[in-house]
Amino acid sequence: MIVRTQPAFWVVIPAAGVGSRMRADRPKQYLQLGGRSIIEHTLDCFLDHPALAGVAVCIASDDPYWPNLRYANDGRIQRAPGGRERCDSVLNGLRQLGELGANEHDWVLVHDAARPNLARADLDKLLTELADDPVGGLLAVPARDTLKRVGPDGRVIETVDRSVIWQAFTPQMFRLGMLRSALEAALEAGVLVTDEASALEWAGHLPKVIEGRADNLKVTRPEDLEWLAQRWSAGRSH
Ligand SMILES: Nc1ccn([C@@H]2O[C@H](COP(=O)(O)OP(=O)(O)OP(=O)(O)O)[C@@H](O)[C@H]2O)c(=O)n1
Ligand SMILES: C[C@](O)(CO)[C@H](O)COP(=O)(O)O
Repeated sequence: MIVRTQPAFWVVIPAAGVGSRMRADRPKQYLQLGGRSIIEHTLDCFLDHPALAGVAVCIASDDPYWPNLRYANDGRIQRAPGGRERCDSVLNGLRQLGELGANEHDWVLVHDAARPNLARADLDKLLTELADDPVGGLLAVPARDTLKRVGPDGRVIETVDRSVIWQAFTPQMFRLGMLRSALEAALEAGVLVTDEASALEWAGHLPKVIEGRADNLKVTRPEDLEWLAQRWSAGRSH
């Protein structure tokens, strides 16, 4: 059996959002889930991985919560400044990794702080399947529902062919230099990318999708946290 080794990797955790769609009393990454904050669960998805080189967490300058977490003093984690948009935060995180000794050819995984339910099997699948890829890629899930294109009047325009539609998740895994250059070029051109793969696509690359679990959900609205809390109350599934 061929055992494919996993490459050493760095992680950037964008965690500088305000969570407006959550309508909570604090940014959603600091809401409690099973007695700890969402961001702590998310960091736990990576911190015990043997191939982890280090983590940059992108934190808003006025964030009063991060300094009170025990991870704020963890030597494996460096704080990076949050930016106006998620892509700005990610770019700051990439630059911070450079401070930690990461080099242009190293793999970087960008993962939303708001995705605490990443399965170790999915993380290992991403690392293994993209280890020798010339571009990199992302965890994604094929569309499972019928999809409609809808007009401004709320009326269906058409049903979209879902056989070629995937939902992009995170982590998204790219070489540090390639990702930073692509993000800088896209932002310079005024292209507001909502994920890392979009920047690589804009630069003319073709990222690869790696199918992952659909429950690697991004906590975005109140019902997302309700669902996860209910799921985890019976003990975390993976
Ligand atoms: N300027 C920003 C905006 C978002 N994020 C992070 O990017 C991830 C995904 O973004 P999203 O789900 O949109 O989070 P928010 O922007 O906080 O949510 P909302 O759009 O509802 O305000 C989150 O972990 C968020 O903290 C970030 O680091 N910097
Ligand atoms: C990166 C992402 O989670 C992939 O689906 C998504 O694009 C984040 O978008 P958001 O609007 O910042 O939540």
